[in-house]
Amino acid sequence: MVKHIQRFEEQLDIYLRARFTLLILITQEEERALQKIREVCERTRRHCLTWDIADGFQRLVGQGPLPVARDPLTALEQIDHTEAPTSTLFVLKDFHETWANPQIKRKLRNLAQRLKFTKKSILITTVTSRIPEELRDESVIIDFALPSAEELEEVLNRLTATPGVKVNLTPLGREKLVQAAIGLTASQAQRVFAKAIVEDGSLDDRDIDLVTEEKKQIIRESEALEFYPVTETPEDVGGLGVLKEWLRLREKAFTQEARQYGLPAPKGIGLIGIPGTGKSLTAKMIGGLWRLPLIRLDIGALFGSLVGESEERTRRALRLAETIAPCIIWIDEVEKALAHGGLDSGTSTRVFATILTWMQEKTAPCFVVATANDISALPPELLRRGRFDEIFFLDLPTFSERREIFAVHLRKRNRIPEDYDLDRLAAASEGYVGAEIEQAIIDAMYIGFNDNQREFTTEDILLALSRQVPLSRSQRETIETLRNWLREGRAQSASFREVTEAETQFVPIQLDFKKS
Ligand SMILES: Nc1ncnc2c1ncn2[C@@H]1O[C@H](COP(=O)(O)OP(=O)(O)OP(=O)(O)O)[C@@H](O)[C@H]1O
Repeated sequence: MVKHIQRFEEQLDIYLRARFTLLILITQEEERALQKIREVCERTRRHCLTWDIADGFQRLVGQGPLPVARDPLTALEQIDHTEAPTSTLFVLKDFHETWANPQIKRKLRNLAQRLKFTKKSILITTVTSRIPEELRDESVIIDFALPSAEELEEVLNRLTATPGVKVNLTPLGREKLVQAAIGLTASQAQRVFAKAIVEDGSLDDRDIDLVTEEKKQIIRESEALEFYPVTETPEDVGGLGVLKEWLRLREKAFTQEARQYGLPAPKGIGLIGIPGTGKSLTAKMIGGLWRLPLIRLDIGALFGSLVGESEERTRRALRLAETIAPCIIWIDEVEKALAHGGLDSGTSTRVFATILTWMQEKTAPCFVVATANDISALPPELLRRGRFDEIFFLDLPTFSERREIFAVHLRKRNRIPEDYDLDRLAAASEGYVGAEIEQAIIDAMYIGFNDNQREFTTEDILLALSRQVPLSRSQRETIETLRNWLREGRAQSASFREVTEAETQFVPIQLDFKKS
């Protein structure tokens, strides 16, 4: 069982009082964790001994003789045999290095059982959540939360109290600087603050941007997260009128004014649809429209090969992304989480569950955009009302949408759309998605370019279209399944629909014109 905790100190005390004998603490911050453990033990009058492979047993809290053990098995035997009239916590550092050994694993399991009848407990600190399955049942796994704003403020206070450090921060600047550092470990925060001081000899309000930049750098280093430049605007997207209107209505949703008005921050949207209809483009456009940073979560990169590693990466990546809030978190191809090739379905299910839990529990104002192509792989839990504000379906573009998409891509290539016969192009491209329309324009440009670099024409685009087999033809069945799914009313159409006579050769659909 994995517990997210608010106050580590209270949780630790509760577990120890409830006689949990084997606790596993996942943390990158051993020093800070030990400091908290010491505080808890001192306050609750427990003894505490630490052990590591280099120094053997050391005393953290209390008095008395020290057992001697250099190797891990002897250390466990010593814990087993040491008399402990007072409650004693043994903290084993980096024990994950050794628990692959079957003898040690077995001994730990035996001890977890046996210590229940004593006043002794074991806490293992580890940087990874790769925990052997056999130990998962016997232990409580605790995720050591990153420092809170108050703890980061203490880091900042300690640093600014150092003689010789010039500080020129307004109270608001100080608060913002601490906020900007949320998501960093205590030592990362200390490094970033120190760097800000070293750069110009003092710490002032201008350093807030520097801290934010440093944090972005740390996020960039996380394999599964990627910052996207937000250059796309609604003008770069043809059609999808309903979706655009929905987004425009919420353009100011993340502002202070909206909070004061009493509006809740929007949670997110699901974008489901045919490949190439602009789901990714929409995610980028939201960033541009709302002027918020866009972070893409690559589900494929979350999967590690070892038990527990994937969930840990997922949790870490989402928590890190959240610290940039307000922001947009784009979970691309969310179905990949469940259908991760070659992996045991248990891992995929747990990764997916981690994402769902996070979506449910997140309190930071970050807007989730989840995109998916394959509805057959999506579990109903994801689509349950309440998870998203709305789920949009991106269908094959209508006549007027295709017209708009041609205009967008001609304009993008510095051509005047009115120079082309957009009606003919839209009529000829029925069943083509945005990506295919864009491709036809590129192909037409090649035709013109190779013919003495003459300007490409409507005829060239028509020729390029006729040479392409659109997905709606080559994968007719899959696409019809998707469209039927829409008919069942599970999602809202992203477009203002107009069902032309010609279009009815695809599955005719009864559409709901409801706008939010
Ligand atoms: N509605 C649209 N308006 C303008 N361009 C579009 C539109 N739809 C798609 N395109 C063009 O096609 C490209 C690919 O589309 P995009 O990646 O957004 O589709 P997608 O639905 O996310 O596809 P996939 O599911 O395959 O990732 C876009 O970068 C854009 O140039």
